[in-house]
Amino acid sequence: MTDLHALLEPVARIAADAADAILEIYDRGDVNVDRKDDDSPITAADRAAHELIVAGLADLTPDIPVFSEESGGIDFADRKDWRRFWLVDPLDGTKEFIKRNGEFTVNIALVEDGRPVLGVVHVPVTGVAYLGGEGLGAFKQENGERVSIHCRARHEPVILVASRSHGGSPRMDVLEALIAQRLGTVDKTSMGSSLKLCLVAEGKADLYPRLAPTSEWDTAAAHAVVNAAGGHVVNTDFEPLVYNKEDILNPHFLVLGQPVDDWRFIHSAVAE
Ligand SMILES: Nc1ncnc2c1ncn2[C@@H]1O[C@H](COP(=O)(O)O)[C@@H](OP(=O)(O)O)[C@H]1O
Ligand SMILES: [Mg+2]
Repeated sequence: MTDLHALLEPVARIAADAADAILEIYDRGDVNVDRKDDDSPITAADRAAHELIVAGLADLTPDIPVFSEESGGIDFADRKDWRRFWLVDPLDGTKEFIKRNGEFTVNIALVEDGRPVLGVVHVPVTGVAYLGGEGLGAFKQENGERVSIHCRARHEPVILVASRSHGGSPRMDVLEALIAQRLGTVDKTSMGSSLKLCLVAEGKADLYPRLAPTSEWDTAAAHAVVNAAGGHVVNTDFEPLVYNKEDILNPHFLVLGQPVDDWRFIHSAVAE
């Protein structure tokens, strides 16, 4: 069994080092943007963070493979038998990085048997980090202080969090109306990157419906934090998201701050 407790601090350190490298580039105003094969943006900051994280994890756990968004893709044939691996998004929210609104994150997850069992999400601009793991609990670190975080019990208004840059759709309006009808007032907030999942983990939002594409590395680390905080990340059939699929894209998903059964009533609005 992996000693998750022993890994948490060194992984948090690696994420913080990558965040420092990103900030150095951010503060220089160096946002030369290249385009990847899929036309998504990549900057020197993505690349610098990727290099640091891959080197740090290889040093920490030489036997555990690393799959990063910036690894350039790894064939399913080469990774399908991995029981454990690090799944990394060195800079999630590249669009927010380019827009300079601070809502971007460094994401490192350990996946075991398809489940994210440990995660660190670090926010370079604020220095805040969200950490969590199976059997460890979930924590927010801010100004050198670490506190336990938990999803909140539901109360009015219901707080819905949505992407700042992707995913607005008529279906979201239907979903919102359904929730309002059943549960009362709905407040909406927008946020870039994996921070949306962290808002649910720390009890500042109840639901993050993602009815638009993401990849496994966008969610794995924050998914581990949400689980450790008592929440759930499920597909639109209310089953947990799984990792290391042949198709690295996630299905549409829901991040729930309360028991899965409390949210089944939204099925008709979110089903694909
Ligand atoms: N068409 C698409 N296919 C796959 N992933 C997409 C996508 N459009 C957006 N994303 C993912 O959504 C992430 C940003 O989400 P959000 O808008 O909620 O902040 C991006 O992360 P990166 O910034 O790491 O590329 C990207 O991975
Ligand atoms: Mg991403």
